[in-house]
Amino acid sequence: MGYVDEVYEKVVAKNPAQPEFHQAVKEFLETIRPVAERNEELYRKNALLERLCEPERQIRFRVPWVDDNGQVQVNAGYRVQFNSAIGPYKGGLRFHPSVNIGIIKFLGFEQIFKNSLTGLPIGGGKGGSDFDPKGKSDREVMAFCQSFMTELYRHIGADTDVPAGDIGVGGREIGFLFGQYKRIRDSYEGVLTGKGLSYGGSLARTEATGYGLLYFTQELLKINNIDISGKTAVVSGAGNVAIYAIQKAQQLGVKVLTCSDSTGWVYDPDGIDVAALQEIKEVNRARLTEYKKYRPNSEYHEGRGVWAVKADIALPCATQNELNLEDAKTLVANGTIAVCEGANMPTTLEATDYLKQHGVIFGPAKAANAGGVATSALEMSQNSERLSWTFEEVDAKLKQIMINIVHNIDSAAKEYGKDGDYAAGANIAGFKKVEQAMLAQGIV
Ligand SMILES: NC(=O)C1=CN([C@@H]2O[C@H](COP(=O)(O)OP(=O)(O)OC[C@H]3O[C@@H](n4cnc5c(N)ncnc54)[C@H](O)[C@@H]3O)[C@@H](O)[C@H]2O)C=CC1
Ligand SMILES: O=C(O)CCC(=O)C(=O)O
Repeated sequence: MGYVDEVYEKVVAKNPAQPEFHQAVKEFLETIRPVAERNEELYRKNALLERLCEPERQIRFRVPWVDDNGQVQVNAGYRVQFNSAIGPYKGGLRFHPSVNIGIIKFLGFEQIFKNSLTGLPIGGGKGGSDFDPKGKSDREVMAFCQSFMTELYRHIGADTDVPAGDIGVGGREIGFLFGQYKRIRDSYEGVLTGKGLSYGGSLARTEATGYGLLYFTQELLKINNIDISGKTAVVSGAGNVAIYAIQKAQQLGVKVLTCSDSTGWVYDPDGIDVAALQEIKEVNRARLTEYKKYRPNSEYHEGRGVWAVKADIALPCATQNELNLEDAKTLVANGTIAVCEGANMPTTLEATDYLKQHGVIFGPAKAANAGGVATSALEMSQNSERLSWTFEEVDAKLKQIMINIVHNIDSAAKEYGKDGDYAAGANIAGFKKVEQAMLAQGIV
């Protein structure tokens, strides 16, 4: 058994019942195997991979709050500070009933390499709660956020750990969290990103993950001699990432046929109407069943099904493991040329292997959705220098970062004899910088 396999076995044994974390570690270790083999003696002596797979700190805390009926509710809060070798911990907060420590660890682990790929000085972390903002009043969401921050504040700071949004955490939640941090700490600092524009947020952060995904996809297709313009796409999700991915896709001449939420999905033969989607999801916080009112020609279906719609490009933008082997077979049978991940780990390991084996260009989440966190780092820079850049300035920097990522992961894959394997390229390129920083900083 090689070093990589030994490390994976230890991770599984030490972290039982955390399948998503195991999956993320396995995917990473498998693809960096050639690097680990080349440096085995050094890595073994320094327990480099073992240290990398063990979070620097894991925090779990109680979040009590009072609902609108006067009933006390209790949720679990988490922050996993995974790796600070190249910068302060950075990564979102997820509020969703499915959240548990294994999910936060998978997200925090992937964040290390994603953040490294941006080329900016940010380490990896992630947090969240099993709280479900859906169906809660604004007052209930505020009560929860204030209680969450009343514990979290002692662990974070502008130079220590800078959380942001993720599933279930958008502008409203970030506002409540920021207000409570400022009140407790009596400090006005860039402790969170994704803030509103009136209190230190960056222009283009809202759009950044979706726009970045499309800049990435455009460049990835370009290096494969394919023009994105004129293509069709299927998108899953109807949240922050999906909405702005669809908007940018349309600006680039791509017709997007679908979107979905946790109960159903929409097929719009004329292309998804972004303004309608924004009103339904961002303004009214309603279900996609509403979409037909805006677009009578569209279809709404219960359950899942976007991957069965024939299109050139597939962009999973909802959640982990939403694209499985059966879906991958359908995509291949439909002649899909590229799958680029807007969500984190949306494609199962089996589906990823199948897509790669069948020649589908695969853009892994760590690289493809790094535009969100990259723009968060740009928000941190603006907060530090107490300036705000224009939308055009931020958007241009975002675009350049995504283009650089494509070329870096392509070169890293080639260097290790894995030409065209962008998942390997992303893991290797992201890992190399973190590895160097960890070795330079001694045994910590
Ligand atoms: N917001 C950001 O800047 C970034 C988000 N991501 C990832 O993108 C994905 C989507 O996040 P956001 O758009 O920010 O969240 P969001 O809360 O704005 O939207 C999530 C969307 O996914 C759908 N969804 C959630 N769970 C689902 C399930 N079990 N089945 C089907 N649909 C489901 C929701 O209905 C919603 O439409 C997540 O994987 C997140 O980790 C990745 C990078 C940055
Ligand atoms: O903007 C950030 O700090 C976090 C974004 C995020 O959670 C992610 O990249 O998955």
